[in-house]
Amino acid sequence: MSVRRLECSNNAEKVSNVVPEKEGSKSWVKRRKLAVFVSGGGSNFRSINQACIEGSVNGDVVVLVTNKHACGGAQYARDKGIPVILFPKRKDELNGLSSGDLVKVLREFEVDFILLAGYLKLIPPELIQAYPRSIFNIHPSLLPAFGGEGYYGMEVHKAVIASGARYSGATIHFVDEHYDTGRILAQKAVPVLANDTAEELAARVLREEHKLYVKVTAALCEDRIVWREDGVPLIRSKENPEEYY
Ligand SMILES: Nc1nc2c(c(=O)[nH]1)N[C@@H](CN(C=O)c1ccc(C(=O)N[C@@H](CCC(=O)O)C(=O)O)cc1)CN2
Ligand SMILES: NCC(=O)N[C@@H]1O[C@H](COP(=O)([O-])[O-])[C@@H](O)[C@H]1O
Repeated sequence: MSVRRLECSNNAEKVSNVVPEKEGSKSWVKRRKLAVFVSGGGSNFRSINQACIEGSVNGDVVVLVTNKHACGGAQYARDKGIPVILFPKRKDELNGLSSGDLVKVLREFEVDFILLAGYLKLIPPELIQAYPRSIFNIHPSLLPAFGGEGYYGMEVHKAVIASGARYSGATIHFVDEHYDTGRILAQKAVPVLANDTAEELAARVLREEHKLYVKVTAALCEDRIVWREDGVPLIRSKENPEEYY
């Protein structure tokens, strides 16, 4: 089955933020700009930001979006000097952006990709249309199992254990108009042990989430996402460009 490259919505070259691929290299590699959306502690956000700083991801987190201005992820962003935006706007709050204003601000930040990482509100169609095939989410189960409305955080792990499933894991998928129904891009399976508590399973899955999201974000920023002819997105291996996963 043949594959073709993903045509990103934001792949226009911008000279201002390119860096040489290696010393003396003639080819330039544009550093991608990332927006991360969180609602809680933000450990996935922190691991992605750390990978950007260390160079394993060819990108930078340029803005943090949250619906909880005091959450741990927002506090970490402030400590690192990353701008924090409140979305969505709640009726009883003065600040906070509308969907249209959020799109404008993300364009001003020249955001290439949007990464949801523990963000618990529904992304509106306006934002999805503005960033086609450029919004991603990480979910703490092997979708399509244990996904959809009501399946977030510990609720997911409790349901997995109650079901008797022997495996769970992490899924990264494209975001569409509904919760957890977008095209699956990457997964990592994790065993469920006979005497697991939901907290123990959550911790085991979260460790794999951190690794998986960094790996996928690195692929995004190196333009290594391709589409199989049946519409399934794949990641081209960095080590062996003839291999996909
Ligand atoms: N348009 C989309 N928006 C979001 C998606 C998505 O796939 N498409 N993913 C979610 C993240 N998510 C699972 O990965 C998820 C988050 C929240 C819920 C949920 O049931 N939320 C509750 C409200 C929870 C709260 O406010 O505390 C609800 O809507 O009643 C399910 C799945 C992020 N957005
Ligand atoms: N359905 C969405 C959902 O449940 N997302 C989950 O919230 C946690 C956020 O942790 P973090 O804030 O430490 O990254 C993660 O486990 C993520 O998969």
